[in-house]
Amino acid sequence: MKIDIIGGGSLGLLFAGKLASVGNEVRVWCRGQEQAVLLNSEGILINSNEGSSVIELGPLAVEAGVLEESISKWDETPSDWIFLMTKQKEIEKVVSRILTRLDYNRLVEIKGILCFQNGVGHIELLKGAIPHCRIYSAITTEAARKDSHNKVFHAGHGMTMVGSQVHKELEEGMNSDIDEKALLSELQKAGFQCDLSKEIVNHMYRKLLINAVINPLTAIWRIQNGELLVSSQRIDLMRKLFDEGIEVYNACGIVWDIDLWDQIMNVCKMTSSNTSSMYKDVKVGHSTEIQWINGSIVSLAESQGIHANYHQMMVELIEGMKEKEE
Ligand SMILES: NC(=O)C1=CN([C@@H]2O[C@H](COP(=O)(O)OP(=O)(O)OC[C@H]3O[C@@H](n4cnc5c(N)ncnc54)[C@H](OP(=O)(O)O)[C@@H]3O)[C@@H](O)[C@H]2O)C=CC1
Ligand SMILES: CC(C)(CO)C(=O)C(=O)O
Repeated sequence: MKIDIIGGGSLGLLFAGKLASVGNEVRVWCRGQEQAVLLNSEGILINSNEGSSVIELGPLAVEAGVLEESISKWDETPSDWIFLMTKQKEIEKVVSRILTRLDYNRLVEIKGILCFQNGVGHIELLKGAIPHCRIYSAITTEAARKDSHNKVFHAGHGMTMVGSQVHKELEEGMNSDIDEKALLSELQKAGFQCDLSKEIVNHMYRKLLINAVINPLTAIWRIQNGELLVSSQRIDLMRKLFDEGIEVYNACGIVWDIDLWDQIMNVCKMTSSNTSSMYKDVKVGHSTEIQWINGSIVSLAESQGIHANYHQMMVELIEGMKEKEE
């Protein structure tokens, strides 16, 4: 299977390396030339901990290039699947500068574009810009950390749910079951636990609230996920964010699991020694995905004429941590 991965970051390198290790033809499209050269010459190395020993997988051969130079190459040799693996902030640029400039007839013919982003907003953007393409969400709890241009640490095994996000009318004309199952089989061969879901939107909102409760607080208090549970003050604020989120979901008619609060507590326990992605971004001075996480809950609330003051406060506190305006 031919797979294009846009964004050679933590998740991009992990999926690229693992999928290449089971015989897929993987191309990684990077931002910088330096990373592309290194990936072409040295491949990808994946480290993970199994008990007390460190397992090293690789070097895993992939083809790599600079995204801005990908258009003519892609039009000559399109892939079966495109995995979109940049952060939310880059999606608009990737869509306007790359995806909308690829040969559209070929793009609608490919099996699909898989979006791995946390938060919401990107799917609507893609649907608007490339309306006839098969767009999928991949909601994953895999944990990866990029250590260098070609080294990635697989910090935790998780589950990846894949589901179609195309408009209902389009879906009827698309016979995509075989393609989806083939992709799932490659992901499973590569060692990823995954499944197809007809309710991917519910998974998306489930993960959204998990991230909206955990991520900003870990970044503001500069703590690991498990440390959220050490005091009743911390849990009380998490609960306020949760309850307000649920109020918004109810107002919008968004379906949520009755045990979602327990799931959030469990994520903190299962990932207790993890640094959340938002805390990681804050630590290294990168911009965060707060606008697409808590900011989305604020926008959903506004769409119903209600307020999500706690989530708004999280947005303001995290945005205020930036040392300079972008
Ligand atoms: N990491 C994880 O464990 C998980 C991540 N996610 C989600 O997956 C998404 C990606 O996260 P993650 O992999 O951690 O992020 P990273 O920041 O590690 O990776 C993003 C990559 O995209 C690259 N990139 C940015 N702009 C461009 C561009 N214009 N052209 C080509 N490449 C570009 C970056 O390049 P450069 O290095 O040059 O900046 C970087 O390598 C996020 O939305 C995150 O929420 C979801 C679950 C788990
Ligand atoms: C689930 C959680 C909070 C795990 O760290 C995550 O997805 C993130 O850090 O973005």
